[in-house]
Amino acid sequence: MHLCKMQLLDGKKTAKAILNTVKIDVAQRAATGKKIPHLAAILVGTNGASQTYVNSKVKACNEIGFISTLIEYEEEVSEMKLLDKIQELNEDMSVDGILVQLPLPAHISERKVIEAIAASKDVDGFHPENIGRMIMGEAEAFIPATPYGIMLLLEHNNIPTKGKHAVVLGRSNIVGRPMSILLSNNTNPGNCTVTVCHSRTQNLNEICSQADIIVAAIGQPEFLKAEMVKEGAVVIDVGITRLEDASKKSGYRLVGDVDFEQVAPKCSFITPVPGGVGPMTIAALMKNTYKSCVNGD
Ligand SMILES: NC(=O)C1=CN([C@@H]2O[C@H](COP(=O)(O)OP(=O)(O)OC[C@H]3O[C@@H](n4cnc5c(N)ncnc54)[C@H](OP(=O)(O)O)[C@@H]3O)[C@@H](O)[C@H]2O)C=CC1
Ligand SMILES: Nc1nc(=O)c2c([nH]1)NC[C@@H]1CN(c3ccc(C(=O)N[C@@H](CCC(=O)O)C(=O)O)cc3)C=[N+]21
Repeated sequence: MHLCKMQLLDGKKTAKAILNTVKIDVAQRAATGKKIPHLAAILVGTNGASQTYVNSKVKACNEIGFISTLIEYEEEVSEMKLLDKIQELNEDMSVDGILVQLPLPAHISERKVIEAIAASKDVDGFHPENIGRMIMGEAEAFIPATPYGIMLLLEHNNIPTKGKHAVVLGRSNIVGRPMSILLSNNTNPGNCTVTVCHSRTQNLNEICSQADIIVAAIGQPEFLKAEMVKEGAVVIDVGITRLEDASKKSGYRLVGDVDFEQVAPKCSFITPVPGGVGPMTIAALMKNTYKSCVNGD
């Protein structure tokens, strides 16, 4: 049997290249006296992973010359207080993008919070208006950062997608579902024939093994095994689970939804965890914030 040469899809490197072009555009705007993009991020509580992600977003802002505001609340903050803050940021002309880090504590309605954000500042692309525009393929839509980042990764690495069978594992509103829509759109990347799988899917192994492209976004560490993957497939690993590991300084290691060691030798392309989809998510968020700023010119 012919074993293909596996290539790593380096999200860290691709994200850097994308952020660099945004940085140049921002400097250009600054030099011509135009407004500089401003992202406001809201973090509720002290969830370790959420703190890490929000910090990386703020760091990315600083690196490319965006203004960032981080607003932190204790776990017990009332829904009303959060909604009032969002209203204030909606009305603040200096703010281009508003992001509320999910998940939120159980006493706060994620739906109410997402719908309170002005669609024109919803750089996460979670507002129903943006989801609707994305489904209709409208260019004005803010596309959710993780699936958008994956599309950018495919584009920048010239991965052929037209006519391919893509299998998306997971149907969440923030990853799986928008991913399946984008891959099926009449765009490049896109034009895939898409199968969406979830926890009730039957014959999942068989469906996966027919895929040219697999996007795994289920949050089950090392779920995708070698026998589920066709020789030469493209595998995108979205999953991030923190597993305790006393040998690490941080006390944990990050594990994706793909059994990388087993699966990688069969792939034409595969993303690592970390250094794959995560950095692309941040790059996509920065692109959305830049776009929102330009929309205000
Ligand atoms: N790298 C990045 O930038 C990001 C990474 N993530 C990571 O991606 C993963 C998924 O995130 P998210 O979409 O928010 O997760 P959710 O928990 O919201 O959704 C998980 C989805 O996977 C499905 N699922 C769960 N178990 C199985 C299974 N055994 N077989 C088939 N389907 C299954 C669920 O099915 P059902 O609908 O039936 O319950 C659901 O649709 C997580 O590990 C998360 O940390 C998330 C966002 C960004
Ligand atoms: N409103 C909202 N918007 C989001 O975009 C959002 C969210 N809520 N909630 C949680 C998920 C998760 N997410 C990640 C972002 C970056 C990395 C990332 O940079 N990961 C690094 C490793 C980071 C680490 O060390 O943990 C990597 O994969 O290389 C991961 C995950 C955004 N999300």
